[in-house]
Amino acid sequence: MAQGQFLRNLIIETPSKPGNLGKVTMAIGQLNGDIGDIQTIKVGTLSTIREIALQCNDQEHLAEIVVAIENLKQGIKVQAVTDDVLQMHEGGKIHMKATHEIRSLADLRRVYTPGVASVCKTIQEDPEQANYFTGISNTVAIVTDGTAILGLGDIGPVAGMPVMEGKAVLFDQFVGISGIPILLDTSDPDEVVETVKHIHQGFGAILLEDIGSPHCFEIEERLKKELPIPVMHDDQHGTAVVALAAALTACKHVRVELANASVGQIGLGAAGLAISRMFMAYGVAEMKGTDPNPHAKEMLAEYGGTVVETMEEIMETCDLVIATTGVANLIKPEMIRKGQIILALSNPNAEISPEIALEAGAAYAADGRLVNNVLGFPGIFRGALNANAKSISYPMLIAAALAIVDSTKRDDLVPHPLDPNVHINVALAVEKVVYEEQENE
Ligand SMILES: NC(=O)c1ccc[n+]([C@@H]2O[C@H](COP(=O)([O-])OP(=O)(O)OC[C@H]3O[C@@H](n4cnc5c(N)ncnc54)[C@H](O)[C@@H]3O)[C@@H](O)[C@H]2O)c1
Ligand SMILES: O=C(O)C[C@H](O)C(=O)O
Ligand SMILES: [Mg+2]
Repeated sequence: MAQGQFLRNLIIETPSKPGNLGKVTMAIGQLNGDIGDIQTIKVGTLSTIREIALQCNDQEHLAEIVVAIENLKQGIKVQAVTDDVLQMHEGGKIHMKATHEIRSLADLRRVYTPGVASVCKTIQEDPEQANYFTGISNTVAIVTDGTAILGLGDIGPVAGMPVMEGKAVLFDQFVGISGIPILLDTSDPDEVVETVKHIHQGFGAILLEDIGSPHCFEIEERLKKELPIPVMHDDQHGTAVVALAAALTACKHVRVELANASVGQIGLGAAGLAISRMFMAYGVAEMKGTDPNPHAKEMLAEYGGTVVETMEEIMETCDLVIATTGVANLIKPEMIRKGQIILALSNPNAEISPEIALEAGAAYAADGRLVNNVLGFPGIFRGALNANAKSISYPMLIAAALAIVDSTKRDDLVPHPLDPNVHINVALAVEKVVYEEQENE
């Protein structure tokens, strides 16, 4: 487990006297525990109970912190350790809700039968009307086969469901799109394509998520060709958009033109190959890449990239290094050169933590929690659906990346994901490109 990735809440009881909370936070800090929110649950005359959100390294680190707090004695006690993350998943994270409440029999007859029949007939006569009288054009299928869930690997679609539900939450909260997870029990490209084709009519667009490489490439390409609605593999293009935005901003800070920078990609799977392709499309003169898998290297060469045999060579020769391998702590501090930009994007644990990379001399460093496709995919789909796009094109993706750059506050690398402006700006930029493309058709 990488540093600071283990989240728990401590329920702490202290005598109701000033200074006790300070003693507890000091004990946590001395052991490098990272404190998040502190909530007071109960203030009594004798004792006060608080809930302290804690990030630590692992179970062992947690146990050390608990012992240190208990050793403060003087009535200070750890009453319980709770798992906030698990609690947040109880019963799932999404729920289909009605847009109209039925309060009377008259409402029932409008919402459902017999009233609904006239709407069915309207759509039968003119299928375009489904855009107005159903939620189809605001609903996106989040399709996974569970073969590359974050960096956890092929853990299956059901184990991956919390990620899919998470993507649906982001769609809903950031851009008002209904996301419906679709879990496939096949990875065979023919079967996946056939299944998605058979269900596509219920959706305005298709988001492919955490489908591993290389089968993700064929699946996406075929679905894009065969479906009349936007299809995007998030781990490829959502990630490439955000990586490009972060790289452009980092280069601006160090006064280097991205096109002239030497850029290296470690890991040429779904994310890595798409990042390499997007950087080359943006104008990066030489895009180096490495991967133990010969087929991945062949693909980079086919796209015009330079294959490098070892990651050490990338670390030695590149100003900007991006890693998407799924391997925690792959980049060692001694490999970092002074002034390098390091984007270690694997989730849930990065190839090197930003703190360690910066300490080792990097000019800028970020991990996959910060440089995350959450900054791209919601706005890309909102823009595409608003403009009734039939597909997602490269100019739409580049416009999304530039909108992220424009939404970034001074000194930051990327915008905060909870800043609603970023999603609105991405949507508007994408929409504009679609309208231009439609005019030129
Ligand atoms: N930050 C984000 O927004 C974001 C988005 C997508 C993916 N990711 C992360 O990127 C990682 C990869 O995702 P993916 O969908 O591309 O998976 P993938 O399985 O398609 O690709 C991983 C690639 O890394 C290669 N690899 C493994 N060990 C390596 C090593 N030691 N050196 C070089 N290459 C190595 C594999 O051979 C494979 O080609 C995951 O951890 C995922 O969480 C992050
Ligand atoms: O889900 C995320 O946090 C980003 C990305 O899609 C990933 O697979 O890591
Ligand atoms: Mg993903």
